[in-house]
Amino acid sequence: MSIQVNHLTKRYGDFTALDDIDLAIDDGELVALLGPSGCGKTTLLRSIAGMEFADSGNILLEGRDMTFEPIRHRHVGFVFQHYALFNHMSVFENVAYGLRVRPRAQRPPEAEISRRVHELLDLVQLDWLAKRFPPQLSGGQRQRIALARALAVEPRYLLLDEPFGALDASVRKELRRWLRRLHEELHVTSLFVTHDQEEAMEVASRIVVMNHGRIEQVGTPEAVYDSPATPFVSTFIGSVNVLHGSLRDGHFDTGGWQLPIPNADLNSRSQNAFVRPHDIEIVRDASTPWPVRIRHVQPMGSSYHVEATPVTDTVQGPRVENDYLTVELTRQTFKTLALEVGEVVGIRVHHLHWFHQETAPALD
Ligand SMILES: Nc1ncnc2c1ncn2[C@@H]1O[C@H](COP(=O)(O)OP(=O)(O)OP(=O)(O)O)[C@@H](O)[C@H]1O
Repeated sequence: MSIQVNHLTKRYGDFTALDDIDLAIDDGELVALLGPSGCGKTTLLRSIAGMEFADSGNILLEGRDMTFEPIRHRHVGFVFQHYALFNHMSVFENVAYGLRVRPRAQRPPEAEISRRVHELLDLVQLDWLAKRFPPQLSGGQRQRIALARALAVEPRYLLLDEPFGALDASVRKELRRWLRRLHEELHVTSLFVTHDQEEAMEVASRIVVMNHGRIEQVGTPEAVYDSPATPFVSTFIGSVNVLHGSLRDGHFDTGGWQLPIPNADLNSRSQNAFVRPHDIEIVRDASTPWPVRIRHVQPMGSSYHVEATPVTDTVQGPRVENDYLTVELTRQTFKTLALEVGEVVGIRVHHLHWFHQETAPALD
């Protein structure tokens, strides 16, 4: 069941929460809405659900214009960050709720309700908790019940607003994998809001990156990471080093350092280049064109993060944001290099990307 959003704009007074949003989601996709706090993710989700109404633009569900249809006509299941289970009802009754409140003519018989609730509780692997009450469950269990409850009415669209936001890190990780597997089984078109890029990368088949009420990029996790469309996406998804300088004769020139850029035949005005920490190699050769001094080493478990300050005899020196580069090394490489804080080594930059200043929005 597809979702199509066309030119959707939503204002609160003179504040624009959604600014001309265009988005198409295919039948059976699992898509993440990702962005910083206040960028409009929840407003977009609630607009699709029919809990908010936009000022202009329209929303098509399965090709039908539903822009002004109430929530009950949209066949959506909704899961909120804060469980929203009924504490005075058992788990069984919570899941059965959506079926019981249907008009009499559409309400399944009791035996059918019971069968369906147990099937859903099996699906979320919590049938053994059917008789308990929500306060007797862990946060992770409550969210799985909330999901079973949303699925009970067989929604065509599943909308999840930070479903794991209130849970601790290890439970979140487990539930992410679980949500992905569940989706592989059910294929309900699903849209979930998160401000956690790792969560979006791990769960979603496509990510919608939002900022200031606008969509900055829509793409697979790989595409938004490897080919960010804007400076904002570069810095928001994964970590990145920002270098200030300009493109000149196939090089990126940043105050004394000329970093080669393959296939760059453009000369351009002053701008930024972005380098991922794992796209920098450290070599034990301080005579490379780009010497750096190791200033801090942070063990991260499977990798090491090394902070290195450019060493230069030019007046200005390389213009690196924060005055240091972060380099990510595998544990093995770090051990082989045996780096010491304070020593001078060389770097090689294997990949960088940049944006034409004329078209790229400013960095926040
Ligand atoms: N009812 C409202 N009245 C006025 N402003 C609102 C209202 N609802 C949302 N906003 C504003 O619209 C902007 C977008 O809100 P929204 O909840 O969609 O952001 P979000 O990206 O989901 O943020 P978060 O991750 O913090 O939940 C925010 O600046 C918010 O303050």
